[in-house]
Amino acid sequence: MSFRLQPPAPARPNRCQLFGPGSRPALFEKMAASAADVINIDLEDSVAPSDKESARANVIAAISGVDWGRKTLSVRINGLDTPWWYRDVVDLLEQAGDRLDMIMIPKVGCAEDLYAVDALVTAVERAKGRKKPIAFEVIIESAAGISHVEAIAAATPRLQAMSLGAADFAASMGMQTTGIGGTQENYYMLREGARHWSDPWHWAQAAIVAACRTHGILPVDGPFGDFSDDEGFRAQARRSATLGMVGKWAIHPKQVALANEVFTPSDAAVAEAREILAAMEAAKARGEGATVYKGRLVDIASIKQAEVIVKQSELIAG
Ligand SMILES: CCC(=O)SCCNC(=O)CCNC(=O)[C@H](O)C(C)(C)COP(=O)(O)OP(=O)(O)OC[C@H]1O[C@@H](n2cnc3c(N)ncnc32)[C@H](O)[C@@H]1OP(=O)(O)O
Ligand SMILES: O=CC(=O)O
Ligand SMILES: [Mg+2]
Repeated sequence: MSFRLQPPAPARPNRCQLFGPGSRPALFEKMAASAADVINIDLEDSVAPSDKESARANVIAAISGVDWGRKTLSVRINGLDTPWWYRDVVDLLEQAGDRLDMIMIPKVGCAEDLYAVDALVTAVERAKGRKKPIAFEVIIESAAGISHVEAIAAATPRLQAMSLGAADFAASMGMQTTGIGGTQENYYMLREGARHWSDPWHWAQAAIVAACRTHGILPVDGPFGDFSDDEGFRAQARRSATLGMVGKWAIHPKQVALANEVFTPSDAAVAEAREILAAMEAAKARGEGATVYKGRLVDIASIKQAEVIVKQSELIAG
């Protein structure tokens, strides 16, 4: 056990991040009216190259022109391998109001990518006298990104959240699939003639969660492409929540309720966590570090596990 305490992640709800293209301004009011905790307006891959400039203008107007309520408002800029990203940053910070909370940086491959964006953001913030520092979130969606995930998580104090981007990740890794997240038909084990599907996203998710928890960042599961498959979304989201992720993207409004459902601890889970805390209080009063709750061992580590669930529910209740 390190003597350093694990830093807490930002204390804000992040159960669902709803995406919409910056080139479809008709969606902005609908996104604002949704039940998502975070709004991501996109300037990157959902916007055609011919629409990049107009989408940027739409987004700048909408940041102050739309009532986003108490949502965290984020804009996904273009990647550092494009000619658009620096203008995204400069125009957003110079022209959009203080309502913008975060920028999302896609396809981050190394810590230096964030150093570069941080340097530019810091210069514009100083030049313009912006009072509220812009936070960062990143997408891990390449072989380089997952290889350098720990250094990326440590790269800048602006970093608040890190998502797994299953689509670009699959492409970068050369995975044989066009599916975005979820079960992959050919990723199975065979035992006595029966197929047992495994989870090809698991290792990348676990690496992201570990890097995030080490550095006090929110780990988030990215897109699930088949928005007609509610049960597939739920299954993917439940696996992510079990691994320690705090939320998931919605690429269609019907996925918002599903993400909120999975990433809000149920009343039964919260009640059980509180009972475990009470059982451990009673054990402590008896001078015991371990006791029995419903026929199973609970000890001092169980207090921390139960507190994760109680704290999540308190955060969401506001
Ligand atoms: C995969 C890798 C990634 O990078 S994912 C992140 C980038 N992608 C995106 O941002 C795409 C986000 N989603 C979309 O653009 C659209 O939802 C897509 C998937 C194209 C579907 O749009 P559309 O055909 O209009 O859907 P629909 O007819 O089923 O819509 C039903 C009602 O919901 C609305 N809607 C649609 N999308 C959004 C959205 N993102 N946010 C808020 N509202 C949305 C539609 O306007 C429609 O509303 P209404 O019922 O007519 O009032
Ligand atoms: O940007 C997201 C992805 O899945 O790619
Ligand atoms: Mg992507």
